[in-house]
Amino acid sequence: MQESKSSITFEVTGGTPLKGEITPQGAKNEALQILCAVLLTPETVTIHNIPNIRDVNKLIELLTDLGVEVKKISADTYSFTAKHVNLNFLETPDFKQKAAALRGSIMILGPLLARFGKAKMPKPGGDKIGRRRLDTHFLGFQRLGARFNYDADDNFYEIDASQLQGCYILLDEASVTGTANVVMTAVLAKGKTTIYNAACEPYLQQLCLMLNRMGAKISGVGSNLLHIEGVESLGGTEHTMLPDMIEIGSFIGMAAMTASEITIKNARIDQLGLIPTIFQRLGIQLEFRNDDIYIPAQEHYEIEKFIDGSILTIADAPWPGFTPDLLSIVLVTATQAKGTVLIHQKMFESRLFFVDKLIDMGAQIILCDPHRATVIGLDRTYPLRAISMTSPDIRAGVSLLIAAMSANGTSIIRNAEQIDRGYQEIDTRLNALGAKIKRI
Ligand SMILES: CC(=O)N[C@H]1[C@@H](OP(=O)(O)OP(=O)(O)OC[C@H]2O[C@@H](n3ccc(=O)[nH]c3=O)[C@H](O)[C@@H]2O)O[C@H](CO)[C@@H](O)[C@@H]1O
Ligand SMILES: C=C(OP(=O)(O)O)C(=O)O
Repeated sequence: MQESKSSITFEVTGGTPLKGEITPQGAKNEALQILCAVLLTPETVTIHNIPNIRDVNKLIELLTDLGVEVKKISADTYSFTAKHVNLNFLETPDFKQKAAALRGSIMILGPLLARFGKAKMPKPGGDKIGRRRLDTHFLGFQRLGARFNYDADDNFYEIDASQLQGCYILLDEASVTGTANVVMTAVLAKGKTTIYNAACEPYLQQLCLMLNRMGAKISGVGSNLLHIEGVESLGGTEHTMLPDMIEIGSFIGMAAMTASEITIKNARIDQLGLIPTIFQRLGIQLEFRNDDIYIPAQEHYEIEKFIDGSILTIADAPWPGFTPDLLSIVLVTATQAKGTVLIHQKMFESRLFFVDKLIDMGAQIILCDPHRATVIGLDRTYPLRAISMTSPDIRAGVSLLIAAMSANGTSIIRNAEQIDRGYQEIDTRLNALGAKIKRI
């Protein structure tokens, strides 16, 4: 398992291009949903391509504490049998501390409610990137017949239901983890549930496909309108995680910024949505070779304009729009492009503040307001300067790592455990391509 030291620092010596092949890890956000779904059945679920990252390891530990029998079959394959689930663990201080340590733990609620009629959770953790409300989750549970109680003093959410009844639910917003929670509850509710305004990221498509293999009856997978016919019980299955699309996007941006020649292996290009297109709009050349993405070493890349000649805007939106988790990476990549781009982070209000570090490094960025930043690319007229900085969140962390790898000199990135939350052994894997990252 990835080391869990409380304060990890990366010392990054920049200026050397990378060369070679890299295989993306299994998808973090898919893994968090899929792992919670094992609680829906007493039978064994075997999962392949599980990323060895902090958030996933923490969730596996939480499942073990809940009484799930966890067997490690190989480096990235585990089996999970939730035959004897110990709900008393939910009452312990240990649960409160562990469940609050990551965002993904919120998705144990739906399966526990569906199978055992009750569940509770402290306010979950995850990135501090602005308000992260949970209304969609609880409004959905309530529509299905659950009672909801929030203890504001203790920051504890509780739900219970004697009977879950399928119904029509128009979700408050297309929340990723919210949709996963409501789907995992509705599969075992009585009768039919229709969920409109459902999120439909590949993470959710994978979850629904796995639930169907377990015996659930979900149709409309991949759209924002899901029809679910409740079943009595679910059985075991096998599942393989998709490659992590956010890691793939991060590698594309990294290759461009460091003028590196990289091949990203087995990228499941068919599942990447707009991700390749957005990087191409920054002027980055991509070649699709079967299922690999080849990125040639590019000294210059030029940001496109809109057809009417106006400045390109890149904004996030629920799937199939562009994922908010790659906007920080697009932003840092644009700092060495030729041209100008407006980055508009619509979903989160505190995710762009890390640009002050890029500005310290010499990047030309105007933070217009908490949601928008204009980047005026340097076109490599001069490299970024190495500095000492602290990573505020997982994606800003990787963006700072990319900036440091392109900079002249040696940078320090403190709080690099943020990066370890979502990127498997990133130092070892990038050093194998020629990067100079020391974990200290
Ligand atoms: C563990 C996990 O899977 N985390 C992902 C999940 O978080 P998570 O499921 O927590 O995020 P949500 O989809 O609930 O919402 C994220 C933010 O976007 C806002 N919002 C959401 C939907 C919408 O239509 N309009 C809107 O403005 C919400 O109010 C919230 O502030 O989805 C986010 C949005 O893709 C990603 O950044 C996170 O990496
Ligand atoms: C915001 C993210 O993660 P989380 O929801 O787990 O905090 C992310 O993966 O970019």
